[in-house]
Amino acid sequence: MEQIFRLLVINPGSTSTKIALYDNEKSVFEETLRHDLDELKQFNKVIDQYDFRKNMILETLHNQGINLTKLNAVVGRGGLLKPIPGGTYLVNEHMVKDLKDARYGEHASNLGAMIAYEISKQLNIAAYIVDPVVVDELQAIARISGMPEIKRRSIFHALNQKAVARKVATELNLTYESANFVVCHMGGGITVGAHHHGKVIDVNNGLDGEGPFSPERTGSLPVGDLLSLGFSGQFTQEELKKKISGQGGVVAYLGTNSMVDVEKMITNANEKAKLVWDAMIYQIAKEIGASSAALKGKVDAIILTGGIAYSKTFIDQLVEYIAWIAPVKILPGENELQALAEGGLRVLRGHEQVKEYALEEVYVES
Ligand SMILES: Nc1ncnc2c1ncn2[C@@H]1O[C@H](COP(=O)(O)OP(=O)(O)O)[C@@H](O)[C@H]1O
Ligand SMILES: CCCC(=O)OP(=O)(O)O
Repeated sequence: MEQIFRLLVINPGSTSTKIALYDNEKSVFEETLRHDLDELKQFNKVIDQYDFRKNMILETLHNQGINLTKLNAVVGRGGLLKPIPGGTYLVNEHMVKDLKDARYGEHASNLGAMIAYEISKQLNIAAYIVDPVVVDELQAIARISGMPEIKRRSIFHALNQKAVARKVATELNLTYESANFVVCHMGGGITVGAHHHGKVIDVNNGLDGEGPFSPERTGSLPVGDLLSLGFSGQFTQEELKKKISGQGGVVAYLGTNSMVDVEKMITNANEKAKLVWDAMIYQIAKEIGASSAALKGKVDAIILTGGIAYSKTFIDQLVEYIAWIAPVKILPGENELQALAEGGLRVLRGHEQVKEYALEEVYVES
């Protein structure tokens, strides 16, 4: 008889915490806990949200009568770690330390591994992360920023981008490893990846001011003006960072990070909302064009995914700009919970070797 592995899956995003319970590949319970701006405003740093999000998860599971002692593993979404290859990683003290210290930056996904680790320790089982946001497969030329002191970094929705790309490859009778895709994930952050033969050879850094603006991030900015603002004395570095990631983009213009709300504002003839909506679509289209060029125009499909892809109006407008490049596939939402569960299962079944995370060595230049 087939062994049933029961997994708790935890996916903290910038605007939500998604949780699920899996019996092997089957989701037996799923819940999206949405966090609006006011709710998160009380927390200065992402790490400060730890207890708030963990308690919400435990309370939800408790209310559902879910018995945690039956779990075989907990799988969390991986956050900002050192750049690493894709795969399933065991959560260990080194990883938790890097996340706790926010050594590589702050993002809600940092909490995935940490919460998974705490729950798993109490149950004496393993915690894993799968394809964290720092999966790095950039080609050498994509790392060059134009300023030797600054290297471009790969920070994106790796988990969902790879999951949807594999799905579309199968649908097109291709393999992920032989196909070329432009994948555009539109969530709290927006990332557009150039997938070449199974590797994401270029992608905008979804956290640090690259690419299109998003519900809560500025994306690329005119750098001279940003410098002037930085030295104007109006903002501390911390405040400016928040204006770029967390309080930038749509929320800065319209006071909401919800594109559902923005769509309602437009229905109510709000002209500013319409301008911001149109501008966001325009910037995304330009980024898709750039990724298509990175693939030398050889694009098997453009894949639009993430929460915003649920909006037909948004998608119809975006497709008008990009339909000439390649066939467009719409996969609204994300497959992240399923992808996390599958990554955990591959390891539990011994189909994949679990990877160990080690602290980055510190090189001292002589
Ligand atoms: N039906 C919809 N129409 C338009 N926007 C939507 C819809 N559903 C979700 N969104 C928007 O998608 C964004 C969140 O996407 P999601 O992928 O869930 O985010 P994250 O994982 O980054 O927290 C929010 O701006 C939300 O308002
Ligand atoms: C850090 C890149 C991934 C990302 O932006 O996730 P969210 O959209 O969930 O914030």
